Amino acid sequence: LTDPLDVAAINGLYVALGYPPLQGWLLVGGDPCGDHWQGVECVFSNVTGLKLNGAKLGGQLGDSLGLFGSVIEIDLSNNHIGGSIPSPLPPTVRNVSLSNNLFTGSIPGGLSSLAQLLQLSLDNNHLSGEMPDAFQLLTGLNRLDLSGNNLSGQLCPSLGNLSSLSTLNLQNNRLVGTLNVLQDLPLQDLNIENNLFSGPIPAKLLSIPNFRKDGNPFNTTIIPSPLAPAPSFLARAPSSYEQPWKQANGPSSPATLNSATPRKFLTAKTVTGIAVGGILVLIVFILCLLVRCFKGRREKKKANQHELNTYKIPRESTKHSESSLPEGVPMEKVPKEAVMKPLDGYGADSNRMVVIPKPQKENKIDVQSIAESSMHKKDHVVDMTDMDAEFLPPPPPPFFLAKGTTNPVGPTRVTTSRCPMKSPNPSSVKVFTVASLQQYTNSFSEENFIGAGMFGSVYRAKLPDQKVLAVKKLDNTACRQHSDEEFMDLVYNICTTRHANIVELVGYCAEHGQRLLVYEYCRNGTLHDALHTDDEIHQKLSWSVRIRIALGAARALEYLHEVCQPPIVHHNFKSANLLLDEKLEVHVSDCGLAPLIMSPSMSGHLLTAYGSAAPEFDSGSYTHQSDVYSFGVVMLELLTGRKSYDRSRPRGEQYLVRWAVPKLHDIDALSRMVDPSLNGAFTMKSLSRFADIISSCVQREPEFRPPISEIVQELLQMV
Ligand SMILES: Nc1ncnc2c1ncn2[C@@H]1O[C@H](COP(=O)(O)OP(=O)(O)OP(=O)(O)O)[C@@H](O)[C@H]1O
Repeated sequence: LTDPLDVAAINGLYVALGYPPLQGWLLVGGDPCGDHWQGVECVFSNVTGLKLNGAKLGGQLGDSLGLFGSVIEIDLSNNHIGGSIPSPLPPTVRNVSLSNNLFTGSIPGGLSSLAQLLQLSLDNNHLSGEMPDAFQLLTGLNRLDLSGNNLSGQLCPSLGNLSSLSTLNLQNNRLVGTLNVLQDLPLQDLNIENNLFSGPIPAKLLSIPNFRKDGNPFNTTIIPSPLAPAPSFLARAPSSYEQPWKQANGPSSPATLNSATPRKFLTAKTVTGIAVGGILVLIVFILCLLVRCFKGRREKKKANQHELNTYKIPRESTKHSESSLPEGVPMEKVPKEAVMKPLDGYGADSNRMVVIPKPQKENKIDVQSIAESSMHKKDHVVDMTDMDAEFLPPPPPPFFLAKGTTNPVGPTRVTTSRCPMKSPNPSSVKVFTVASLQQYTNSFSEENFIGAGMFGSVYRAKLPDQKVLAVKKLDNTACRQHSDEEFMDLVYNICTTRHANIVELVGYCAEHGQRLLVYEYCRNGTLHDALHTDDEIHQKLSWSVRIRIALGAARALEYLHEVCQPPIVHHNFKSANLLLDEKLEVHVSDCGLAPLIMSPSMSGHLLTAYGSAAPEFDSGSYTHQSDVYSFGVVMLELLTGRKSYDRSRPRGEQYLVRWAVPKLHDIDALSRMVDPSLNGAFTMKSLSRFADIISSCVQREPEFRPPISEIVQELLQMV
């Protein structure tokens, strides 16, 4: 039988992971070694390895890992595990790989006790903060990978103790300072690309066989020291993305770091060189201005001839009108009348209601106060990077202001008297037992596992009448934070938000400490997957389908923001929360789950919304205008086919908003960044209007963003 301490440790881990479908694994007891639990390696009765690479795990690691007495290898890479990296890890561990997950927080100082550690890979997570000075005893460590995080600060002194280190990957972080501490290490591979390191580079490092150092502001205004003349490659021009960092870092920016260097090293020759260079740059700049003015005038004239007054924003270039699409490119026919199928209004379809026992709850539910309490909960502070900190999108396009005459209550809008919040008989939900859901999901089997998110795992459930539903099994972390009563409040809150474009809550289960939410099932998965991973559905996303999806999503937000009383803020609006049914109609998921998101242990997970979150997220403020920003990001994904944040792209292109927004006002650049899979099948006018909506949504100042009902009106006019 497996060592009881190891069993306790593995049970604890299973709970923290949200008990995903792993063969053999149990929440309590069991014999991991004897029964060959999936991914568990043993020597006799001791667990020595946990190897679950790419096993679709979500949840967190919890705090039981330190209980393992003999674990040598932990490989949990390529999953969706979030939360912080636990400390302590098993003291016996030699190889740890947690790469490509969603870990947040800082690198734990408890690493210092892992004296047997040989390899540590924490790359491609959302780790932040400074490195702990905890490497003193790790003299056996030969590979350390911390790349692709948001680590900041200087290299800690104890890195110098890693006397066996041959591979060090630190690329794609925000580390500053010099590399001096690395110079005596036996490194064979060193990658420090895309950080904020400043020079000079110690000469010894230049002899490392594989040394990659691009994308650091080594040059800036460093003045070569007479003792250590700067190598010639340091004279390269700073790349475009280095400039904002320098400003953002203020006094600690590399330029300032070196400002203490005595001026006497500026020789007369250097001064003359700088002066001549400066004059040349000035001449080139003036020439560019003249050319631009001339070009601008010509294009304005041309634009008038082409009656481009339909474009609501003056573009830098308008030479690509609709007629300028390449010949032979099929144009999608956009009928004058709306292509949307009429929606069934905002209220729930009363025929769709199931016979539903009211959840056992003694108090009468005051829906209004529930919603109010969830809305007024103090906003959390999220540890985000300074995404967009230095980014200022162009000024708002004028059309929302110019539309003063637009009736905010459009033709498809229903009166607030149909708002379900005010319905005398709030919607009901079905109560499921654990046993029935177990039966419908085939014991939450792997073949019914759909995916995992920050609250737990989602499974396909087939009811006896063949109806398919989606069951969201809330994991322990999500449950622990809330009492039974709060959970019931949440259920009521969700079930009273009913709209054709919001995923419907069919029922729930709260039994034996387990909590599950049962939703209608959306056959075509998420918009995120449709755009970025599922080629078959991607091909079906024609331009008009994309406009329809944007409209559906906007209508859902309009309902939450402007129809429900009090208004509801989604808090986690992103393409992964837009589900598509068999007709590719959009259904927004996770509506009403904001109280779960706002619990302290979950706030870090919001980083999964990386690239979709409004800048004010950084300061802990989140309003309906932040939802509008995220909506703009979804529209950008629809337009470009790119992810909101894509680590695999070159650094300047990783944040979609940063990369795309400056291009939205230039018709040439705009038509170049359209999703190539559309094969040009859209009209330039439609594309331009789509771009206008996006730029109004992703403005840095929340108060400049339009109310979502105006966006609905704009999109309605486009379909
Ligand atoms: N009603 C549903 N119908 C079909 N698939 C669903 C449904 N709800 C969720 N899914 C699938 O389950 C996966 C996990 O969903 P979940 O809402 O738990 O997480 P997420 O939205 O991906 O992430 P996060 O929790 O960070 O918002 C989704 O990616 C989606 O593919």
